[in-house]
Formats: sequence, structure tokens, C-alpha cells
Amino acid sequence: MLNALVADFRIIFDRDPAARNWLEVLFCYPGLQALFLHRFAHWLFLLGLPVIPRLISHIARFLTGIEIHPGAQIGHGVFIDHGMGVVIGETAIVGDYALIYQGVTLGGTGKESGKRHPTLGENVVVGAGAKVLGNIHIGNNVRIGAGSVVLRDVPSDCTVVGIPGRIIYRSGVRVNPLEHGSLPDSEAEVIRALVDRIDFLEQKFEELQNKQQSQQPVAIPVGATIGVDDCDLKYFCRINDKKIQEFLDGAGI
Ligand SMILES: CC(C)(COP(=O)(O)OP(=O)(O)OC[C@H]1O[C@@H](n2cnc3c(N)ncnc32)[C@H](O)[C@@H]1OP(=O)(O)O)[C@@H](O)C(=O)NCCC(=O)NCCS
Ligand SMILES: CC(=O)OC[C@H](N)C(=O)O
Repeated sequence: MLNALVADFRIIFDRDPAARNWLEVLFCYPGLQALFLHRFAHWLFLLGLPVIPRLISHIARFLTGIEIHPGAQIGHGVFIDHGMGVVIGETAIVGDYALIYQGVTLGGTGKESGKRHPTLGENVVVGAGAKVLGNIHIGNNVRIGAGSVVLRDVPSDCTVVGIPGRIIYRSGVRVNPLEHGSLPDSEAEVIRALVDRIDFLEQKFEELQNKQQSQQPVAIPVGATIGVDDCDLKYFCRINDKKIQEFLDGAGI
């Protein structure tokens, strides 16, 4: 336990540019104080002592704003920076040298029992306000973005951001997350195509109407032989001479 506490104390100087001297770190870092009380509570918890470990956890929460269930397993050299609003559940496991910012929840989904909280590998960073929920496994050297909600396992050496958390870096290589806002909308595309088609047909119809209006009516006697390939003529006839239309229809034109 002493080794773990020394590691918790030392790591603050590496992880926090704001840490200036040991007095400051000892008295002004609620994360360190919460871990000190948690390690004692956890020891009593493992001994099977009832109530007292929870009471210590509760006092620690009151003093630091950090709630760690006495059953949670916390590795060496863990740093909870600022701390306020951090909640770590009973079956959570936090690997060595994790860096956890304020507002982080290592919680359950509310749907599981037994092992229901996450397991964090070594050297994991959990950004401010992030929620890591369920019995999921977060690999070593994973960085979880501030405000993310992580609900699935994350392999080692990844960076995860967003709600739900998506991997944006894997071993230092950028992975494009799914852009929900830019997903193709197939229904809208079909409607757009139909509207374009209607526009096209309306335009053609207008052209034909204009053409027809500019043409002089031609008197074609019933029974006359006419060029039937000309669609415009057929259209003209349909409008201007019912009998010619009947003739054309009769001829199957
Ligand atoms: C997740 C994090 C570690 C990524 O850092 P990084 O590797 O330097 O990543 P980048 O800054 O190159 O960002 C990569 C992309 O992720 C986005 N991104 C970064 N952090 C994000 C977050 N928390 N939520 C959503 N998107 C985020 C960036 O906008 C960028 O997107 P783009 O490429 O489309 O513009 C960092 O942004 C973070 O959130 N750290 C937590 C720090 C913290 O909690 N500090 C509190 C101190 S009190
Ligand atoms: C508020 C904040 O960014 O905290 C992170 C770290 N303690 C620092 O001072 O950089």
C-alpha cells in the first residue's frame, strides 16, 4: 500500500504542469487524498469488514468530491486531477499510471450485475467528463476524449472521442470516425432524382407547347398520306384535328 501511495504522489509532478512543490501536492490535490483514503478502505474491504469501508469512502467523497467504491481496484501511480465529480464503481479496475480528470464516471450501464464496471489497462487517460460504462475493457495507452461516452471495448494504443465513443487514432494513425451528419440519405436522393425528372419533363413540355403555338395550322385532308415519323406532326394533329387523330390512332401511330 505504501508503494502505491508513493507512486501516486510522485506521478503528480510528471503529469501536472501546475504542481510546484510537495507541500502543495500533499495538501491541495483531492485526487491524492481520495486515493489515500481509498487504499485504506479497500484494504478493510478485502478483510471483509462491513460498513466501515463504505463509511471511509463516503467521508472521502465529502472531503474531495471523488467517490470510489471500496471494492474498486486501483493500480499504482494513478492520478485523479481536480477530481470533483469522479465516480468509480465497485467492480472497476484501473491499471497503473492512469490519468483521470474531473467528472469522469467509471460506471455500470444499469443493465448488468456482477462485474459491471470497466477495466482500464495501464497508462490510460480519461478526459474530463468522460463516461466509461459497462463491463468493458480499455486497453493500455488508450486516451479517452473529454466528454466521451465509451460503451465498447477499446484496443490498446487508441484514442477515442465522441458519443458513443469512436476510435480516431489507432497506434498513432488517424482513423476517420463515421460522420453521422454526412451519411448518404437514399430516400432524399430518390426524391431529388424524381424532382429533377419532373423539371426536365416540364421543360420539354413547355418547349413543345411553344413550338406548337408558333406553327401555322395546316389543313390535312382525311385519308391523306402523311409522314408519320414526325412526332411533332402527330402532336400537332392531336390538338388540331380530331379526325386526323382518329386516322393516326387507327393506323397505330
Ligand atoms: C481526445 C484527446 C486526447 C485527443 O487529443 P489529440 O490526439 O491531440 O487529438 P487532436 O487534437 O488531433 O484531435 C483529433 C480530432 O478529434 C477531435 N477531438 C479531440 N478531442 C475531442 C473530444 N474530446 N470530443 C470530440 N472530438 C474531439 C478534434 O476536433 C479533431 O477532429 P478533426 O480532426 O475532425 O478536426 C484530447 O482532445 C482530449 O480530449 N484530452 C482530454 C484532456 C482533458 O480532459 N483535459 C481536462 C483538463 S482539466
Ligand atoms: C484545468 C486543467 O487543464 O488541468 C490540467 C492540468 N492540471 C493543468 O494544469 O494543465
